[in-house]
Order: sequence, then structure tokens, then C-alpha cells
Amino acid sequence: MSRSDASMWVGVVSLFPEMFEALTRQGVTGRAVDKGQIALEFWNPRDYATDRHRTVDDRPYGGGPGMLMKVDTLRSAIHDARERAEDATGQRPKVIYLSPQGRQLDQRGAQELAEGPPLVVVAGRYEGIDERVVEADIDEEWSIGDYVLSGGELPAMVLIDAAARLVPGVLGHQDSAVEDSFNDGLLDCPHYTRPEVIDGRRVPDVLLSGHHGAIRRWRLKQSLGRTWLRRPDLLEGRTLDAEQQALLKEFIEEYVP
Ligand SMILES: NC(=O)c1ccc(NCc2ccccc2)nc1
Repeated sequence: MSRSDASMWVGVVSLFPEMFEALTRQGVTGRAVDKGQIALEFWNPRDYATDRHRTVDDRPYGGGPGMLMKVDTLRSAIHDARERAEDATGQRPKVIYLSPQGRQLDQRGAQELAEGPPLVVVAGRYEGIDERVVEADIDEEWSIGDYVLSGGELPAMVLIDAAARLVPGVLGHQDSAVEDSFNDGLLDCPHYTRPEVIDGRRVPDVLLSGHHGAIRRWRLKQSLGRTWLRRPDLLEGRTLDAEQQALLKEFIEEYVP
């Protein structure tokens, strides 16, 4: 098959590739796939099973509940995905495994992944995969949070979506990625649209004023204030410029719990 011109190439190793239609057929990522900005290709370990029952799981040494992904079918799928990544992009891929033991994904991590080499994302099922496969075939383990899900597919889609949005040209107008919450590390400001009044609650006048400078400052003040109220940890170790300090001071002085 031919070289890929996609800005972001992702190979997915999963027993349930159809789950990824949420990414490939919908919304921003769906359009980016249609436009060839993002390439998503799939390898299913079950396609490498040679026994009559097409076995893809195996019992854990040492006993205990649950199963692990069968080593040979999993490794064959990862190997083929890696080989295709190199053929399609001319670059060696970064092979990522989603598990609660991984590096926690945040916006900075998503940015790093978006800017990095092509990805092969391995979605585990059952109780996970053999540690020797992690050592031999996985480059980085990532987690989307401190909770256990029934498979790595949803975390894989979260990771791919978070990174894909940051690929230049994928979002409608680029600055929407910039203004997105967690961009420049602050929480998002409140948003409003029609109608002007809902249950007696009005849209803040500044947003109807047409004064773009005042609107920008209001939004920045709200982002700073919300971050101070809801996620003060995000403000730790962060220097605010003079305008930001003044706006946060104003917010705090006006704040009535
Ligand atoms: N928090 C996460 O990112 C995450 C990733 C995968 C997952 N479930 C699949 C799995 C379970 C146990 C061991 C390895 C993989 N649940 C949560």
C-alpha cells in the first residue's frame, strides 16, 4: 500500500476495532479522517489466531481470577502494525499501551503525542498483557485516569482524540484549539448562546457589547477566577503576567461564595 500523507498516523491494535467508529465516523476526527489529515488503521489479534476457537486470551501463571491477552496473537498484531507504520510514514512508530499504570494523560501530553512520531496504540482487554510484552514491544504506557475500565479501547480513543485535535488544520478555525479550556493551562470561561434570557438568567452584558477588548478581558478573568476556585493546583508554580494578576485580584475581591 502507498505512503500516507496524513499529518497524524495511528495504528490501533484492538479486539474491538468497530468501537473506534466513534472516532472515524463522527465529528471533528471523522472529518479529519475523511480529509486524510488523520490516518487510522486497525489490527485485530483475533485475525492471527490459528486454532479452531480463534483464541485470543490465555491463563495467568500463578493462578488468580481473569485472563490475559494471548501473547503470540497480540505480538503478531503489534509487529504488523509497527511494520505498516514504518512503510506508511517512513518513521519508526511510538508504541503506546493504555493501562492504569501509565503516565497520566493531560493537555501537555496530548500536545507531545500530536507533535511526535506515528503511533501504534495497543488496547488491552481482560486483565491486561504479559509484562514481557510490555518490556519488549511497548515504548510508553499511558493512563487516562485513576480508574479501571473493561478495556483499553475507550482510553485509546480519548488519547487519539485529544492528540488529533491539536494537529494543525484538524480543528475548524485553529484558534479554537488555542482558546480551548486547558489551553495555556487555565480552565475555560463560561459560554453563552441564544436565547438572551433563560429562566430569567441573562447573558453577561459585556458579551453583548461588541467591545472585543473588554470581552477578551472578561473571558480571561473568568478563566482565572474559575481556575482559582475549582483547580487552584493549576495556578501553583505558574507565573501570571501583570494583566492576569490584576484580573484575578479583581475576581477574588468581587467573589461572593
Ligand atoms: N485508566 C486507564 O487509562 C485504563 C486503561 C485500560 C483499562 N482497561 C484495560 C486494562 C485493564 C488492566 C490492565 C491493562 C489494561 N482501564 C483503564
